[in-house]
Amino acid sequence: MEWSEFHRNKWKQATTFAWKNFTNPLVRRMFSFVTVLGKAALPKEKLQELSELVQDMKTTYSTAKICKYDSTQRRLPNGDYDYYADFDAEDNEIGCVPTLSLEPEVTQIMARSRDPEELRYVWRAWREAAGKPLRHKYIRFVQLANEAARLNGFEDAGAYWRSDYETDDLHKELQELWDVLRPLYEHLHAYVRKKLREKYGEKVVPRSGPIPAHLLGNMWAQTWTHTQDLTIPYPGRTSVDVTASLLRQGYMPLHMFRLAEEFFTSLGLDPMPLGFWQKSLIVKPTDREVVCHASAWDFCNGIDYRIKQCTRVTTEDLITIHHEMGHIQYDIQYRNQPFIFRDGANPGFHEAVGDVLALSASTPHHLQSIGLLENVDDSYETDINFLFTMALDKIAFLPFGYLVDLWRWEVFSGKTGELSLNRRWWELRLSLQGVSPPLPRDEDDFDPGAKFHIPANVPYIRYFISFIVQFQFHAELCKAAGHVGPLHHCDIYRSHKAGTLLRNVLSLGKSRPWTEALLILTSGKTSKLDVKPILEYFAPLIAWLKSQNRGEFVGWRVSEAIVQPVR
Ligand SMILES: CC(=O)N[C@@H](CC(=O)O)C(=O)NC[C@H](CC1(C(=O)N[C@@H](Cc2ccc(O)cc2)C(=O)O)CCCC1)C(=O)O
Ligand SMILES: [Zn+2]
Repeated sequence: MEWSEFHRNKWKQATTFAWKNFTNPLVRRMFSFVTVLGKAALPKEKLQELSELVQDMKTTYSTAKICKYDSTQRRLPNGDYDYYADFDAEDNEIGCVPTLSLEPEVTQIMARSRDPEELRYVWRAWREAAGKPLRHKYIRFVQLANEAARLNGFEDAGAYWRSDYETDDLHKELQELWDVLRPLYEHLHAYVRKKLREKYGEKVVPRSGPIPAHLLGNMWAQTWTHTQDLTIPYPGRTSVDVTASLLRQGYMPLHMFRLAEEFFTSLGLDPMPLGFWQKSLIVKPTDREVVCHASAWDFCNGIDYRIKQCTRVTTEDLITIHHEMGHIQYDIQYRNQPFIFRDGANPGFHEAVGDVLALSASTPHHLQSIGLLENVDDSYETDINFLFTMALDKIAFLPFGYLVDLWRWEVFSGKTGELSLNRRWWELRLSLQGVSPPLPRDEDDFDPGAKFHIPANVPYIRYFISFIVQFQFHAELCKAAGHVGPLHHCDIYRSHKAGTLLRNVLSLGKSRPWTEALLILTSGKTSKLDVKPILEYFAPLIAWLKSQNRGEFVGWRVSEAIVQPVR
């Protein structure tokens, strides 16, 4: 019998019970989950079509390649970049063989190149190869995803996704959080824009307009850590980029994984099981194409857990290893729960676990204690440098983490129709993130499709929530560890008290609403998402940025964009 047939029969059985009147809260909670069948509620042939569509889009994305940039071919007589040279009428690159993959080649160019023309070319070529081809498939996908959601009693796929958070108005709650955090983002944005303008000039980077998206060191401008050579407040002082140390000390990916594991066990949490080390894939294979986007896998048998990551020996990948291992640790902590409760209290919690430990592991003193940094001084400048690099990751990300699903929820609800998919994407990118495209975009383009989570159909609001809640976790674990002093100096390494508190929350899985898990985490203080800890963590940097930005235009005028997005 088809898995979905089996599922459907079980589902029908469960829905015959008047489970909403059951007195036992746990049993009622179990039924509330098991009666949601998800996409298996679709008729067989539509389920087949939906699965094939997502697989096709993931394959297109994961195998997309672009050509090397060659500056000689793309000039107008006046020397300006010729947007439209070298791409044929279907926007395929001409006169070259596409050989560069997103990881690691294209990611490295976006991180390292300081040539705006090369960056613009690579930014565009990636979207031609990975985004544009998905547009029609995505439109059909939305129809099927909405049909499946309606068969489960939701008005559309966005409502189905938001139901994971068990709250009436998730969007409103998140908007309130963003309204409080937005000024902090605008100050970071203003300072980074000034430093980029000093490097590239006013013709490339506007004084009071949005920042062109190709100059921020990342294909989606979602984290800005790779601009730090241009933006670090006090150059020459201690920087927490330990890539050079890792390479000099002969670190290989396996050592980096062992290092992360040791942080977890130092808290009294579980080591990775034997099978993890035998079955994980931690370096990009040379004999076949794999989906290099890092991922953590729970095989639901209490012993088989794996990470797939095309690991490079860099600081960024060391952080990612902590992130992925955080998923595995959570999977392990709730493995004794009934199957239906083996999930994060909400998806944002699952994304936060690894990042919480990385907040401690990234501190200059921790890196020095494990030999990856030396002569760390306690000067004000080093403190600001450290907070600034953390902000390039954690603060820069907030509007992007918010807008991806704002866009998707509107597409699912029909508020954004299929004739304005790209225009709406750029409206959100301009208004929330203050970034603009390096060349005009139109409705033939499909720029959201050039971001993994859209073709892969992985929800994204979980990351916005994680970046807030991980600082709540950090604050409470630091208190449990007996930390005194500024929150950004805290390192919970080796604290079994912190580890026990974390385990008490993680072992619940999804057996209790996440609001109750927060009450346990905060010893009864709060059951809501709270931006106070992230604001406390970055307080010294906020003061510093405000003093630096005196005289700067803080925020951005969309009208001042170097390139107006829709031609
Ligand atoms: C079977 C399965 O799918 N498992 C899930 C996990 C689970 O549900 O158990 C899973 O492995 N998802 C993959 C995804 C990978 C990454 C990602 O996509 N990150 C976001 C956002 C972000 C950005 C900066 C940052 O510091 C943290 C996050 C992006 O890169 O845009 C890439 C590197 C980091 C995390 C992940 O681990 O979340
Ligand atoms: Zn994750």
